[in-house]
Amino acid sequence: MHAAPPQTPVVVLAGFLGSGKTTLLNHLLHRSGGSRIGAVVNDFGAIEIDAMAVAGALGDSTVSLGNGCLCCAVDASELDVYLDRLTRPSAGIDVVVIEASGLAEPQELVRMVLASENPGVVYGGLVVVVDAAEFHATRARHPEVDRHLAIADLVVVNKADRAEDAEAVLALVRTLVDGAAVVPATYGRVDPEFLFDCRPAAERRGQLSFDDLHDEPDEYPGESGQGPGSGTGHGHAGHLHTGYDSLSVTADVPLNPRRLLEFLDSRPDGLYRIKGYVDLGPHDPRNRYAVHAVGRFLRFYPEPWPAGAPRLSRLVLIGSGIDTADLGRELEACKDDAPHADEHGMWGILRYVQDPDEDEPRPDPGPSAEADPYGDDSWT
Ligand SMILES: Nc1nc2c(ncn2[C@@H]2O[C@H](COP(=O)(O)OP(=O)(O)OP(=O)(O)O)[C@@H](O)[C@H]2O)c(=O)[nH]1
Repeated sequence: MHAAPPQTPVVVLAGFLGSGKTTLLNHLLHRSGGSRIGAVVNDFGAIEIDAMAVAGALGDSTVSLGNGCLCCAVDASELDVYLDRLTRPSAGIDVVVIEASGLAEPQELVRMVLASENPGVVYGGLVVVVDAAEFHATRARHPEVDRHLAIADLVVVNKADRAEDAEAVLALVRTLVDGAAVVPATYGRVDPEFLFDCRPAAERRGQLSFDDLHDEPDEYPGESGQGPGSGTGHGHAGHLHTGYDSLSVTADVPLNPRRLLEFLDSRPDGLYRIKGYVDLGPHDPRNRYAVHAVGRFLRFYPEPWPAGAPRLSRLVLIGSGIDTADLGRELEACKDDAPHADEHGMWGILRYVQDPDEDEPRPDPGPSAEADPYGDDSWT
């Protein structure tokens, strides 16, 4: 079994013209702590300004696509060139954000990222920004907004300050998404942790670090506070609270792969990210399995246990409106100290393991289409 290559999440940021994508991207650039963000923006109409604004914050990490609407003007191989450049280890970039033109069809971009042949690229989710103040009018003019919301992994309901009925818009958006986390925001201020691992510069590109989540220095004076996430017992000073909850779990008893997959397959709406690694005990004593879930996208990456590492499972779950106590209980029920592996117990898990020599995950022996939630041709 090959060790997982270091992978850089690639997030697609979409939303209608003026909804606040660039504002959100700039916010992320300034709030990402020691993490470096590589941005792909495209020049279309006012976008040159965007490119300059983003470039100013990024230095040389920005790649500007100068030929208009990203989804129709850029083919996958061209996007791959940019992704290769931004994800090579020497670039030192922790997350790539592709800001789609306000006119782009986001599912095409998502498909391009999922189809990337670069083993250093991992899909980081589709984030759709909506303008809460204009939501009803935008929907009336562009009914396709419903389609975009239906495939989003995270929806940022922006301009909450301008909307008269922000709560009603939030409630409506929640009826239009399919399992996505929905968070309100003003000036795109969402917690960057929602989108990627924020890590101190010295630890960039290292192993997933759970402690990073909770040990960040308070870099946001005046914006700290105890939000719903504090219900897990961790201090969250420094995070921007937009109603997210998180749960960290450590288990010294192996997890049963079937039960774990049942848990993951039925994960609740709003559970946006899961990261960490699990010990599957006798089902694969040599490897631990890194887990990466964003929205409905799920992958496992087997990697040999580091010499001397304690056999532990460690998971962090992040979402909006999730019941952390309930999730903790469900994960607890996945523990299994049976000494022997059950036959075919790993089948479900292996569906979500990407063979390093193949572009796509292994063929799905079961009925679930979860491995590629965007494979649904009804969007084309
Ligand atoms: N009042 C208010 N204005 C906002 C908010 N977020 C963004 N804006 C403003 O809305 C305008 C559009 O924001 P952008 O971030 O450029 O929007 P965009 O989605 O990148 O726009 P395009 O690139 O044209 O698609 C700017 O003038 C922002 O300052 C917000 O939460 N509240």
